[in-house]
Amino acid sequence: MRLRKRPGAMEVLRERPGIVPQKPEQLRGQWTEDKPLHVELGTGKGRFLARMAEKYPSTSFVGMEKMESVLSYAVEGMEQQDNVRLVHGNVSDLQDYFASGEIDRIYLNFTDPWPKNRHEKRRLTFPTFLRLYKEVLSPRGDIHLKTDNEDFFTYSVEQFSRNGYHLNNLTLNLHAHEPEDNVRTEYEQKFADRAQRIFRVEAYLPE
Ligand SMILES: C[S@@+](CC[C@H](N)C(=O)[O-])C[C@H]1O[C@@H](n2cnc3c(N)ncnc32)[C@H](O)[C@@H]1O
Repeated sequence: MRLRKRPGAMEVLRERPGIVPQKPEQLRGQWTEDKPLHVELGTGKGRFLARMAEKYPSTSFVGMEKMESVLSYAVEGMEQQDNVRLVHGNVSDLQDYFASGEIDRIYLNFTDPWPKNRHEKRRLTFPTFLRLYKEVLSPRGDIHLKTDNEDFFTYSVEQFSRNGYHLNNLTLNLHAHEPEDNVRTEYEQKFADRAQRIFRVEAYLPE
């Protein structure tokens, strides 16, 4: 997401500690007492997370985003709800914020495809990330991935398979028969408006 640095973004984050905890590392292992924990990595402006939190009040949602300017827009578009929070952080530091087995579901929605081979390590389905996810996912946890980028999709499916994940509900055109419970992200809506295909898959670790 290309976005100019937004003056005052950090202040926007600081003004809403109920949504953006000031010391998220201190919540490691304690994000929720009894609700399932679902985390969106690279949450962007937070449309998906806000709608999911509203739709599923019995699930606790956390969105992680590395760019404070982007996150400040997410904060502004979010109502104070006790089941949604945002973390200003990098996915590579995931274990600083989440304990082993703490996350029940990871959402990877339209994460940057990094098409150049020399940038492969930055893709959020590169093996080092898939190993990180194994650490923080609960035994029945899974990853739901959506993208508009066919090459990134093929790459991700391959990496999931090579790294011990099993696949479920793979579709090459999500919007052809869009499930009623599909919640569109900001990017997904943009691509849908241009009639672009959306790819989706679920990945989980066998018990
Ligand atoms: C293309 S946008 C998609 C946003 C949103 N998920 C959607 O579907 O509308 C990807 C977002 O992921 C964030 N991102 C990319 N790599 C990240 C990382 N390593 N850690 C945290 N956020 C990251 C970017 O800053 C950007 O806001």
